[in-house]
Amino acid sequence: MAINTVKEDENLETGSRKATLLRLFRYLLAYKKKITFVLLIMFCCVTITLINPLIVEKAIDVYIKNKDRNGLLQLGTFAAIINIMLVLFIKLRMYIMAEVSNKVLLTIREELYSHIQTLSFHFFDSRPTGKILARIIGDVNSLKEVLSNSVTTLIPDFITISSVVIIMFIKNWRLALAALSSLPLMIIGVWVIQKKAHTRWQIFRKKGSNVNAFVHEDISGMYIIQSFGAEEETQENFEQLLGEYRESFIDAVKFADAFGSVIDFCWGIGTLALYYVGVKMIGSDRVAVGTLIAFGTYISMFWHPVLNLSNFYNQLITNIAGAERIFEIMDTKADITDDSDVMNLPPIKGEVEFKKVSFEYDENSKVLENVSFCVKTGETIALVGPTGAGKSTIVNLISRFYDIQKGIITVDGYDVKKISIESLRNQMGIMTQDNFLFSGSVKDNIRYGKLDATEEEVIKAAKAVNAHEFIMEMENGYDTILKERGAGLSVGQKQLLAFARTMISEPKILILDEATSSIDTHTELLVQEGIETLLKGRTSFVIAHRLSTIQNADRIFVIDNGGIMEQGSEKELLEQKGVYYELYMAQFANAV
Ligand SMILES: Nc1ncnc2c1ncn2[C@@H]1O[C@H](COP(=O)(O)OP(=O)(O)OP(=O)(O)O)[C@@H](O)[C@H]1O
Repeated sequence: MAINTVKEDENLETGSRKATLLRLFRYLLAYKKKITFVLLIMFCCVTITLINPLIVEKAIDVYIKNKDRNGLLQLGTFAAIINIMLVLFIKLRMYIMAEVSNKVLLTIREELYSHIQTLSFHFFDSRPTGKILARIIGDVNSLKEVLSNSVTTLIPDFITISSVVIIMFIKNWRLALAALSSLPLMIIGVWVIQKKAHTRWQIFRKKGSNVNAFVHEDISGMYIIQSFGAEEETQENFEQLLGEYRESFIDAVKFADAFGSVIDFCWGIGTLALYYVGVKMIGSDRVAVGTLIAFGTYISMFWHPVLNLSNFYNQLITNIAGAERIFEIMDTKADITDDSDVMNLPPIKGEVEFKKVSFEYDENSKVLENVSFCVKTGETIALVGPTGAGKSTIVNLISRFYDIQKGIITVDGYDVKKISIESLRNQMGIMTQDNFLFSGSVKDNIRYGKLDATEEEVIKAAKAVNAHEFIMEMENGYDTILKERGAGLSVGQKQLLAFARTMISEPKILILDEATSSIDTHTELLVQEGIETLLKGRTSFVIAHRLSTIQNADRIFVIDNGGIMEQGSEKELLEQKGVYYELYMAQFANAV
C-alpha cells in the first residue's frame, strides 16, 4: 500500500536540526586541506578589511592634521596594494569553494543513489518515483550554496564580528556599547522568525516534491491521458498542485524577508545611538573626529557580517529541509539484505520448493497462506488464476523481492534467506509484462543480461528467440539506438528483445509474466517459438495467459484464496472439472 500519492505531502521523520547540520558539514572534512587554505585566505581578507578603518583614522587624525603629504601618499599606496590583494583573494576563495561544494554534492548524490539501489520493492511501492527523483536532484542541489557559504561566510564573518567588537571596546567602550545597543533586540527577532520559517520551508519542499511526482507520473502516462481525453482534468490537477507550491513559497518567503528587515532595523538603531553618544562626546573632547568616523565604518563592518550571517541562517533554514529529506532516505534500512553469514549460491540445477509459506504485504491482509509445492529441475509450471490471486507474488518471492513471514523457500535445497541475493538473482531470469527496455543500442539492451557478452553471443541469443530477423531490418541493425522504454517498437518486438536479453543470461530458473496484449499472427508465432526456446532445459514459472503455454506446461498451478487450489497437467485438471475447468471454459473455450 502506498504511503503517499503524488498529491499527498510526504510524512517526514527527521532527527534534530543540529545533528542534520553536523552530518552535512562532516562531508567537508574530506577537503580539509583546501578548506584550511580558504580559511587562511579568509583570515587575510578579514585582516585587510579591519585595517582599512584604521588607515582612514590615521590619515585624518595624523597625516591630514599635520599636513604630511608624503606620509599620506605612502599610506594611500599601502591601502591600494592591500585592497587589490583583497579582491584577488576573494576570487580565489570563491573558485576553491565552488569546486569543493560541487564535489561534496557529487558524493552525496552518489551515496544516495547507491543506497536507493539497495532498497527493496517495499520502498518503491510506498512512494511515487517523482518524489524520489526530487530528492536526488532538487534537494541535493539545494545544499550547494549552504555548503560553500558555510566556509566562506560562517567562519570569516564570525571572526570579523568578534574582531570588530574587540577593536571597538579597546578604542572606546562607551561608543562600542552605544553601537551594539540594539543587539539583544536582533537576537530575539531572529530567533522568533527562524522558528516559524523552518516548518514553512519543510512544507515548501514537500509541495515541490508533489509537483515533481505529478509531472513524472503524467509524462509516463501521457498515452493514457491523451487517449482518455483527460488533458483538461490533469491540467487542473497540475494547476492546483502548482498553486499549493506557490502559496507554500509565499508563506515561507515572508519570513525569509523578515530576517533582513529585523537586521536593518537594529542596524539603524545602533547607528543612531552611536552618533548620538559620539557627537556628545566630541564636545567633551573625549573622542577625536577620526575615531568617530572609524566607528562609523566599524558599525557597518559589524552589521554587514551580521546581515550576511542572517542571510546564511535563512539559507540554512530554507535548505536544511532538503538535507533532512536526503538523510531520511539514506537512513531507510534496506529490508531485504544479506545476513552477515550468507554464502554464495553455487551453480544450481533449478529445483524450487515452498514449505508452508505464508506472506502478506501489509499486516492483516494475507496473500498466501501455508503454501507448499516442489518444482523439479527443468519443469515448466504455468500459474493461472483470477486477478489478484497471488501469482506475481509467488514468483516475486522466489527471487526474494519480499521476505516471507512464515515457512521456507528453497532453491536446490538452499534457504533463499541464507544465500546471497546477488548469487540467487544472477542465476534467475525474470521477464515482466512490461519488457522494460533502456534508451541505448539494441546490442546493449540484449547485453544487459550478460554484461561481458561478445557480439557473437548477442547475435546467437537473438537468433535463438527469433529476434535476429527484425533487428536486421532495423536501420542500423544491432547498433540501432532505442528510445526510452523502447518507444517506437511494437509490443511483439519489445518482447522478442526481452527474450534475447534473458536468453543470453542463461538462467537456470526462468520467471515469465506473459504479456496479455494481442499481437499480429506472424509475430505471435515468433513469440511463441521464442518462449518455447527459452523454456527448454530450465525450471520455469510462467504466469500464463496463452493457451499454448498452459497446454505445454508440465504442471498447472491454479492459484486462488491464498493458495494452490489445484495442480496437475491440463488433461488432469480438465477431467477434475474444478476451478481450472471453469476458468478454461470462461477464457479459452471459444478460442479453441
Ligand atoms: N506491492 C504490493 N503491496 C501491497 N499489496 C500488494 C502488492 N502487490 C500485490 N498486492 C496485493 O496482493 C494480492 C496478490 O497480488 P498479485 O499481484 O500477486 O496477484 P496476481 O495473481 O498476480 O494478479 P494479476 O493476474 O492481476 O497480475 C492482491 O490482492 C494485490 O492487491
